[in-house]
Amino acid sequence: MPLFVNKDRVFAHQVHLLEHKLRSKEERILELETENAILHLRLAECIGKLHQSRVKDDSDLKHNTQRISRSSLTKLLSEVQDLKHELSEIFGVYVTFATELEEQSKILLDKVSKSSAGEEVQNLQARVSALERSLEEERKQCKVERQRRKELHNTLVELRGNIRVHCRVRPVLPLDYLQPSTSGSGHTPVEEVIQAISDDTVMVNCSKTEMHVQSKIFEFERVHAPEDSQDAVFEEVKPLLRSLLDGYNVCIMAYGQTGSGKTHTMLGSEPLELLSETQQEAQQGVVPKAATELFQLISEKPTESHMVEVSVIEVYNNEVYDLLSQNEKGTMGQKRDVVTTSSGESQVLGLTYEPVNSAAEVMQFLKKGLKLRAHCPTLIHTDSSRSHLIVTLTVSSKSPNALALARRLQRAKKDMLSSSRKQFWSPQCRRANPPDDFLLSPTSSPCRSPSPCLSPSPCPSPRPSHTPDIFRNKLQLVDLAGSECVGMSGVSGPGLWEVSCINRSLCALSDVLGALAEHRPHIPYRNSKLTHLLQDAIGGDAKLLLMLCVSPTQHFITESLQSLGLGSRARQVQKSVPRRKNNTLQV
Ligand SMILES: Nc1ncnc2c1ncn2[C@@H]1O[C@H](COP(=O)(O)OP(=O)(O)OP(=O)(O)O)[C@@H](O)[C@H]1O
Repeated sequence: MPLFVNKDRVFAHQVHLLEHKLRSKEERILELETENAILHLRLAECIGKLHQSRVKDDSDLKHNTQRISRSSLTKLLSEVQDLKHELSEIFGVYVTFATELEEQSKILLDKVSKSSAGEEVQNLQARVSALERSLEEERKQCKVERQRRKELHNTLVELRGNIRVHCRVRPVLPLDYLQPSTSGSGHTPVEEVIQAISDDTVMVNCSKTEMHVQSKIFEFERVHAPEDSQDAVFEEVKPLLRSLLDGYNVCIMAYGQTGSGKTHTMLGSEPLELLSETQQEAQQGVVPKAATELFQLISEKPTESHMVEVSVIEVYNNEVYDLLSQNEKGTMGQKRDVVTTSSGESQVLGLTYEPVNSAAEVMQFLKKGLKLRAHCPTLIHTDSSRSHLIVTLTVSSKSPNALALARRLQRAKKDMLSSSRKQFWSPQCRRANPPDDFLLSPTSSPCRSPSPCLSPSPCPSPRPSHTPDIFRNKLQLVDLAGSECVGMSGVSGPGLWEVSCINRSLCALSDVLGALAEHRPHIPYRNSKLTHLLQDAIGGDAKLLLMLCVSPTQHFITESLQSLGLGSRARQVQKSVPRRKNNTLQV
């Protein structure tokens, strides 16, 4: 029992305590709630205040910004206004200034044109026009003087017995793009290094050679540029044709490296058949043009006063061949010998001389002869000539007295010669028996042929260059074979002998020119058939024109320099002064 009482007491105590605690907690909660309510009130009061202050700040800011912008805008506007104002002021000044300037310049111009200065200007203008006119006249005069200087130079050349040297630079051609390079692979790039810089000067750019000079200049009597036509080249040669009829021996010789344009210059280029007649004429070389000119000049002389014969020779492998001859079996192109006559002239024994009456006939015989000329394709030139070609037009002329005497003799001998006359102009007798009206005195001399002659003619005695009242002058037109370097032309086998003969004969020509230029006592004409054959032309009293042909490209520069050097040496030669053969000729 007491346990229960204690328990109740403890329990009641605890309840009491808990009730106490609860009351104190409830009081605390009440307290806190009151505090919370007060805080809420305060917060609401603060939020209200904050809101009020924010609204106020925003409107203040807005107001301020607007105020600032407005003021700066106003400022800017006023500045713009100021600037506009200044600008309009400046523009006004400018307009006034421009108007004033215009007015002033008008006034000045008026003044100038009316004043003496204007007269001076007019005078000056007149003087300028006068000077221009006189300059034009000076130019014309200069041209005339140049022409005169050229003529005087030619006369001097003639008086001193100089060899005339012309040079023709050929254009760059498709064949230049096919030249194999020295390294052996591919083709050499085409570079033009030789230029005709005036009508008498040629310049070689040597910068890529081992020479110490940058460029070399060569001067000749005439230099033809690549664009010069065949006609232009012939124009410069033409005066020599008149010399021929005036009684001089004339030789025109084309020299140059293989493929440099010698045959093109002397004969013209094939195929001419494809061209019109006028184009063909324009493309013709010196030989056909010279033949045409010769017959034109003869047509201006008394009829039957001149007779022309043509012969065609080639020097191949140092042997002379008569390309118009024919033996009993009909074989064309007989070998011939060259001799020196008692008068010191060189002659080909038994050479065929075909009489011709027109340029067309000359060309017919030439074509016949050319069929036999040696040609061979090489790496440099697909149609390379392997021989020297010499076309000779022999002009025989008579004085009117000789003509009359010949006619009387003709009548007297008529009966005696009636049987043999038929043979006079047969091919076999042509060489030994010229027409009877040309035989006024004994002309034959004993045969001096050093070796048996292969000609079918009865006596291959040398032809006299003239008999009393009959004069023979020769026009020799020479297309030399081209010098070549075997390595470049790619020639092998039998062709090597040809190249060797060509090069040796050209060396012999160079030696002869050198000996003549240095006035050596012995001139080695006999070192080759070519120089022996052309002895009269090179060293004798003939008028000789050397036509140098050169390729313009770097690939052939060594050969071109060699040709130009030979031309320069030839110009130094002072051979005997050209002599007229027919001083007494009156026709
Ligand atoms: N001035 C030129 N204008 C146009 N073509 C040219 C000229 N010169 C040369 N030719 C052409 O160049 C080529 C070689 O010329 P050509 O046959 O005359 O050379 P070449 O010197 O006679 O050679 P080779 O000594 O080997 O016979 C030809 O096809 C020719 O037609």
